[in-house]
Amino acid sequence: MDGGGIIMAKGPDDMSASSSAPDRVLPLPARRFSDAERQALYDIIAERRDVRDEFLPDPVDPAALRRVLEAAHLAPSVGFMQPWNFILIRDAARRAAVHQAFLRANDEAAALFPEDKRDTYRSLKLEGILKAPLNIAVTCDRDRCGPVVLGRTHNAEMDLYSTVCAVQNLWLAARAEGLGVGWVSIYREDELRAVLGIPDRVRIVAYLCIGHVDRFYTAPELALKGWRQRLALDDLLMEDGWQADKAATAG
Ligand SMILES: Cc1cc2c(cc1C)N(C[C@H](O)[C@H](O)[C@H](O)COP(=O)(O)O)c1[nH]c(=O)[nH]c(=O)c1N2
Repeated sequence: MDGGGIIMAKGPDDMSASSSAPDRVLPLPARRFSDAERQALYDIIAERRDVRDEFLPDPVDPAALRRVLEAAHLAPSVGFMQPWNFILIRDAARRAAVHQAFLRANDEAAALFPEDKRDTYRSLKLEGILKAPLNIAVTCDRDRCGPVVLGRTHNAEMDLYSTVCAVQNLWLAARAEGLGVGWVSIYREDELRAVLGIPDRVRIVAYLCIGHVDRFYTAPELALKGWRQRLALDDLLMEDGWQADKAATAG
């Protein structure tokens, strides 16, 4: 990538690009997106789904995977820390070990739901670890920039939130490529860390199953299967401060 639209000017009359340290850095005029381009973005956001069971066995197209990972890597991050790594897991034995960790945690999770919800919980497919041809662990290296990071001093979790931004970019780009992504969070992190050889300072932010699909649900599977419905946006909007009455109705 080049300077990303940055004009590096040596002085008020010199607008030529320069590789030396700039005196001033100016943004370029904002690019306008057409109605169709804008709509495509909103469609991708609306039609992104968490995919668990629709994965086709075909290997993920390497060029599409690269574009998706590039999109993830363009995410914002606190202090431009870019704390993420993307661990691509194709090996069947490694995925089988992750799946075992899922099964153990899923039993623990199921036991915590009240009896009337437990059967429904058990009926839900909550991962595609073995069915998807590729799994990706997205990690956050908390030490990447040393102990003091611009923007993280008073809010220590900002590097984790930054990594989530990368996950969302990945998820949306994958949808644009016709790739399904499912996020699995039912595991004990230490078990996964051991399976993947991840050091203690590095957090596993997301474990993703990814693969080509030829169908997507039109709404969240959890909604279609009666687990929980989407809240009304208007019930979540607050003006100028916390509104306790609104919080009470959101459920
Ligand atoms: C942080 C996090 C963690 C998980 C999820 C999501 C996120 C953001 N989701 C997917 C989740 O159920 C899904 O996003 C919602 O139900 C909404 O559906 P769509 O993503 O819109 O299809 C998810 N799904 C699942 O089947 N097993 C899981 O362990 C998880 N874990």
